[in-house]
Amino acid sequence: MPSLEDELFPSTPGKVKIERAHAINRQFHRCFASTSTMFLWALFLIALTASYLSFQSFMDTSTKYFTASWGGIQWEKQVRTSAQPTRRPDGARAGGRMSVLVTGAAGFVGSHVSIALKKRGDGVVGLDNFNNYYDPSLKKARKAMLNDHGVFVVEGDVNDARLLAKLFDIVAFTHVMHLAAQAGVRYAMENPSSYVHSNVAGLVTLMEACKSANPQPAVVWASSSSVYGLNENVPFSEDDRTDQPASLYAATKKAGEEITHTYNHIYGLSITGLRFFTVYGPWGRPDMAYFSFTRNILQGKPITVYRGKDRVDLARDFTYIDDIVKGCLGSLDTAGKSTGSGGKKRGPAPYRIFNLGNTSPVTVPTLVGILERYLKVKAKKNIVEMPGNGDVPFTHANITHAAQELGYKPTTDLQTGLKKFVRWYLLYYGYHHGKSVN
Ligand SMILES: O=C(O)[C@H]1O[C@H](OP(=O)(O)OP(=O)(O)OC[C@H]2O[C@@H](n3ccc(=O)[nH]c3=O)[C@H](O)[C@@H]2O)[C@H](O)[C@@H](O)[C@@H]1O
Repeated sequence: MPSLEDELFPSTPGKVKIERAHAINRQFHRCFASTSTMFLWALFLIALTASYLSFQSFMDTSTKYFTASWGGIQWEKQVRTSAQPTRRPDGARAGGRMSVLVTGAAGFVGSHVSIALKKRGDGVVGLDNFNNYYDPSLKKARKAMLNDHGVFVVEGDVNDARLLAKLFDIVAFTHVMHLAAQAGVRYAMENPSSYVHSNVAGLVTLMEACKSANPQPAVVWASSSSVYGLNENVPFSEDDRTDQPASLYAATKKAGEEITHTYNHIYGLSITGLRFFTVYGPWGRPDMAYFSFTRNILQGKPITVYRGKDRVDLARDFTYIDDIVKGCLGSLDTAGKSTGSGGKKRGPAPYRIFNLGNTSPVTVPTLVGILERYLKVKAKKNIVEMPGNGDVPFTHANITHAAQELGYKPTTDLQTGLKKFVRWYLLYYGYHHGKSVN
């Protein structure tokens, strides 16, 4: 029996080498066996994960395909029919017949412009993403109204290049009225990326689609009075500085003016930018002051009235929707053709910018006074100093250029316009809308 010593110090050193070699060999095999098992398991797991992921993506794609709100023979037929001008040739105006793609068609300005175009016989296809920046049910109600007027609204986003290409494939749009945007001056502090997404990225995607379309459409789009920012020349003229925006919203609209300029310069797109001045009226935007004041006054809730430095009242060149619609139609009628084809410029194309305002600013407290009179309710006012939220103290449009070139002539003062708005509001929501009834 080998002693402990023998075991530790064997007399034949070679023997131990062999034995050790065998042991190492066995261990190696065991180890190799377990590594290869592990390897096989790992392979199996990778394969399992990969097939799960591809199944997931297949499901995603098919779900997208089957639930996509656009596409299909019936859908294409609706687009074509809606785009068809209905005016008889003898009723055609100088500008000829139009097929207009209106983006933001379920929005405030978009719905009014679409209906006005359709009423006079132009073909209109609407596009809207129905986002929830404000109550989407109001947008759905506008869509129903558009439908009643024969305007089909495609549910989709201007960032969807495939959808845009499809639309231009189906219809040779003569014009694009681009009104889809992230609006609102103060909301830009809460959700800055939504402004970049819609007003910059979305605009570029749309411009790409327009420049590639054959024929290229003429583009009229909504810029904003906010581009004047800290400008102090009164009234604001298109020739004034616009490089001092006071909000990110204004900055994205100014960026839009520069972006559209490059598409005009490189690709020959006919571009008209419209600087809207605080547009209001029936079917308006619930986020705007005249609308939210009306709601709060009726509900007995307080309203916040901002005041400028040295207790100076803020003022806006409030512009009634019907006047804005006339300015939009005048812009489409006088747009002039894009000159490019196949993505190449063939000659210079028009690049225009117009103020569309009312030329008579009214202070915010005066606006509140008019609403109180029509609603027959006294407002509970919290007057606070204007916070540094992107607001500007006043706006005032010089509309000489628009008058000369578009025949633009606003005819509705704030009193008249608000009367129409309040009448609509009460019809739509009722006098007791949102009031708690005890
Ligand atoms: O002209 C424009 O380009 C812009 O007009 C409006 O922006 P804004 O003039 O700020 O319109 P409102 O939000 O309705 O505000 C009107 C006035 O009421 C004031 N206000 C607003 C909200 C509030 O709670 N209290 C208040 O005193 C604002 O400071 C402002 O002086 C629109 O919201 C923008 O989308 C548009 O681009």
